Order: sequence, then C-alpha cells, then structure tokens
Amino acid sequence: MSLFIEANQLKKRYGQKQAVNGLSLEIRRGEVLAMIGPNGAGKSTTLDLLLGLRRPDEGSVRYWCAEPRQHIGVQLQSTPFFSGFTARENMAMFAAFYGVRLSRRQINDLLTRCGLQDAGKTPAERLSGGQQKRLAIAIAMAHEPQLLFLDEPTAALDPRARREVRELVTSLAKAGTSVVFTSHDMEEVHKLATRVIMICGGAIIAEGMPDRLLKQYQAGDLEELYIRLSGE
Ligand SMILES: Nc1ncnc2c1ncn2[C@@H]1O[C@H](COP(=O)(O)OP(=O)(O)OP(=O)(O)O)[C@@H](O)[C@H]1O
Repeated sequence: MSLFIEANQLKKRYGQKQAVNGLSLEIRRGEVLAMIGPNGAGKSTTLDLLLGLRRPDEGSVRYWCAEPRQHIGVQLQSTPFFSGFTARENMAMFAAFYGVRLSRRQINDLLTRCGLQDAGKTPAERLSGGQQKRLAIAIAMAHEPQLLFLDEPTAALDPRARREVRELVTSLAKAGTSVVFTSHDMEEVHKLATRVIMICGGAIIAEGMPDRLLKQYQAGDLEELYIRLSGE
C-alpha cells in the first residue's frame, strides 16, 4: 500500500473550541510532509488524532497495518528525559517502555546515526538544546519505525543546532523513513519537505509540493504564501 495513513473528515472540539474541523489527509510512503499553520491552527491536535492519542469526535483514521504504533516513532514538543541519567540510559529506558530491549551496539548505532556518538555518557539534562532534540529523535527511532512524527523538531534551537536536526531528518528520509513534521520556519519547510499541508482554523487550506504551491499562488517564497493565506 502506498499510503501509510488516510484520515477522513476529522473533527475534534475542546469545549467551545473547534480545534479540528473536517480535516482529511493522507500520509504517503517515502514523503517528508510538513504541517504548517498559525499557533492554535490545530496541527498538534491533528497529530494526536493521527497517532491515536486522542479520539476524534467525528471522522476516521485508516492505517496501512494492524499495529501501526509498532511502526511509528514520535517526538513530541518536549521529551521528559529522566534527569540524572545519561543519554544512553535514557535511550534504554524509553525503548523499554516501547517494549524494545536495545543492546549496547544498537544504542551506539542509534546515537551515531543521530550524531550523538560522543554524548552517550552525558546526563540528558546537560546536553545542549540541539543534542536533546536529537536524543528525542534517537529515542523515537529505537524501534526502527517506518514513519516518524516530529512536532516542531527545531523550535527554540540556535542556527547550528537547527542545521544538525535538519541534516538528521534528511539522512533519515534518505535511508527510507517517512517523516511528518510541524514547523513555523518556512525556509526550513522549503528545504526539508517534499509536500506541505497548511492548516488554518482546523482545516486544510492549501496542500502540495513546495514549488508547485509557490507557482499556484504566484508567491516568491513559502513565508509570503503563508502570510497571505493565513491572513485571509
Ligand atoms: N487539551 C486542550 N484543551 C482545550 N483546548 C485545547 C487543548 N489542546 C488544544 N486546544 C486548543 O485547540 C486549538 C488547536 O490547538 P493545537 O495545539 O492543535 O494547535 P497548533 O496548530 O498545534 O498550535 P501551535 O503551533 O501553537 O503548537 C487551540 O485553540 C488550542 O488552544
């Protein structure tokens, strides 16, 4: 099946707030999909619905396999590391939660893939912001998922750390992992994403490959497009 996930007419309300309002989308194999949209647009709620962390009030989500959670890795906006424990120990403990026992070698491999080969013995809370994000991604990769969800993986990082995380996402995608991520950095979205979904008021208002979207809306860059569409 070429689709990982197919969501149909999702709706989710918190009290008076209609956070997601009739949203349909698909997640395809091999893509790096960016979800963009203003604060409060419904991106994180949509991710939660896709991941089965929340139940939609209406609509449905179809998965490509019977046990999707075993094949999906998730990095949420903040990862509560076990303080006082090293990066390696955190990896082992989080993996155990997912029912995965990692050998020393597997931990070394994952840390190396995520550029953390020298940070394994450092307590997680002492790692830099970029290293912590990469550790969160390494943890999300522990069970070798086919699909990775990253919620604002580069938020609040300095330029070097952002670049490190971007390079990691690119290398994971090249190695065959499909990625869905959210970001408020339109330059980054243009660099990383093979497809973009723009969410506003809980619904998709634009969708397509970055360059096609620019052409379609005759915009110079994604930021211009974003500002134009989110202001309408
Ligand atoms: N648990 C909750 N209870 C009540 N309201 C919520 C809850 N979670 C989200 N909301 C509201 O639902 C709307 C959508 O929130 P959501 O976090 O999905 O947006 P977002 O696009 O991810 O925003 P951001 O870019 O700021 O992370 C917002 O108005 C938010 O205040």
